[in-house]
Amino acid sequence: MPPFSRVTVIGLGLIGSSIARGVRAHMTGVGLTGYDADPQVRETAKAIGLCDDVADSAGAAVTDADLVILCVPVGAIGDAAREFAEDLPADAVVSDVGSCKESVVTALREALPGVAIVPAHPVAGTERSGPEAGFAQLFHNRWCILTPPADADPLAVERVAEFWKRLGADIEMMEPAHHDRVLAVTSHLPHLIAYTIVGTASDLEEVTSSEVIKYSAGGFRDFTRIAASDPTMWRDVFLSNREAVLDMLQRFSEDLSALQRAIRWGKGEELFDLFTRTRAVRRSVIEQGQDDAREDFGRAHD
Ligand SMILES: NC(=O)C1=CN([C@@H]2O[C@H](COP(=O)(O)OP(=O)(O)OC[C@H]3O[C@@H](n4cnc5c(N)ncnc54)[C@H](O)[C@@H]3O)[C@@H](O)[C@H]2O)C=CC1
Ligand SMILES: O=C(O)C(=O)Cc1ccc(O)cc1
Repeated sequence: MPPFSRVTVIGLGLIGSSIARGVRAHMTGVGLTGYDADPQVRETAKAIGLCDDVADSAGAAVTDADLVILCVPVGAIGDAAREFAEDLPADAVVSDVGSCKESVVTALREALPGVAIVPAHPVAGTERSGPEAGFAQLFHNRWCILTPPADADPLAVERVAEFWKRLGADIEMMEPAHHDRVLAVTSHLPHLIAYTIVGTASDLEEVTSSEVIKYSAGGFRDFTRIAASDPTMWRDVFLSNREAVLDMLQRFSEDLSALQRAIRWGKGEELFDLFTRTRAVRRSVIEQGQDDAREDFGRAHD
């Protein structure tokens, strides 16, 4: 039996619509209601039959839910939760999918006092946005990190874990602050670097934009994919995970300066040693063997 029988998804973009599709594909019989603040998104969701019902308000969307998942940008989570707080059934569990967790846990606890909250972060996504960008396999063989508060109801945590397992994910538990430091270096900093390098290339006056497109060899092309990620979502991530990102950025800047010095003074051995070490990291990532549905989907849609 699925762990929840009436699921409400608030925010029907890439992640919300992927969850909705995943529920349809993997949890037969589970009732699915959706809501999005953008009327255009609601219309699209209705047109493509994403949910059994698309409500016209957040309150109406949650009235009979036993699981509510917030799939909105992290900066909007508190307001989105307040919108339905009064209409939430007493026994409902509330979760989210935000890319950083400390600020989200605080916002949810403030907005929903006394509610069973089990924050989650599926570490799976693409650079695309909106209800048509989602797909049911997005979470297959990808991590979903749960960051429940110390006083969380163990049964609620177990049910949310089971929900994500049924969507195909592997579960990991973390403290919110640890999650934010790990993701700052593995996800947030890489996005910041991609935004910077693509911005720098397009600002270079002696390189025309047509040359940037024409000579986008492998590496730069990969950066342009990441730098195409949603501006609202990523603005919120950097503002919400400010301390950890600034800390990692400081480390990164120091390492970059060391590389700069090695290049300036012709220290080939230093460069070679670093590149050898990083090549081994790539091998470990591949050997870890998580199928990358995002890459498969991305290639099919490029
Ligand atoms: N895009 C990605 O690859 C991943 C994103 N996440 C997290 O998932 C969340 C959603 O991201 P995406 O689905 O990519 O974004 P998206 O831009 O595709 O969808 C977000 C949706 O939320 C709606 N929304 C905004 N404020 C709202 C509010 N107050 N009430 C109701 N709806 C509201 C927007 O209209 C939009 O349709 C973010 O918190 C993000 O950090 C997590 C893992 C991967
Ligand atoms: O598209 C990519 O390369 C991603 O890294 C997707 C992604 C974005 C944000 C997350 O919190 C998790 C995954």
